[in-house]
Amino acid sequence: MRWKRFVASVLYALHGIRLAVCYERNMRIHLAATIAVIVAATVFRITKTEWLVLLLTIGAVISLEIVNSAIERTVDLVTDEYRPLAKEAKDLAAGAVLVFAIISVIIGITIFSPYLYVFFKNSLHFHK
Ligand SMILES: Nc1ncnc2c1ncn2[C@@H]1O[C@H](COP(=O)(O)OP(=O)(O)OP(=O)(O)O)[C@@H](O)[C@H]1O
Repeated sequence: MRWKRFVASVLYALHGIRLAVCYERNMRIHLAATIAVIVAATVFRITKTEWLVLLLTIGAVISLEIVNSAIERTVDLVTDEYRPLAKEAKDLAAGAVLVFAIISVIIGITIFSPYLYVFFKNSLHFHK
């Protein structure tokens, strides 16, 4: 049945997410950063557009990290010896994650810096 195949593929995908969360150190770093960013966004009451940009960024980083893990496993499946092409494949995949991680830091700074500015300005006034 078609819906049973659909449910099964969703379960396989959820298993993939669980694998990444349980076994990938970088994924846990991304998740910690995600929680911190969501808390900050809630506290600062960022706008709807800012939320959308933030969610898109979080989704892209986490998805890229999962694809990176899939590439690492595929390479390890092909060879456990030192191979220049294996190195290139893994380094390229890691490079893709790094590019978007840097972009996401820039997006985070752009969104939060005005709120942080107002927060620190107000707390300085408060202490005067
Ligand atoms: N079979 C291989 N042949 C050549 N170089 C490899 C091979 N496997 C790994 N490497 C090199 O070692 C680096 C680290 O590989 P590894 O498989 O440990 O992934 P990783 O980057 O540590 O991933 P993570 O940090 O997510 O655990 C790769 O980026 C690559 O440069």
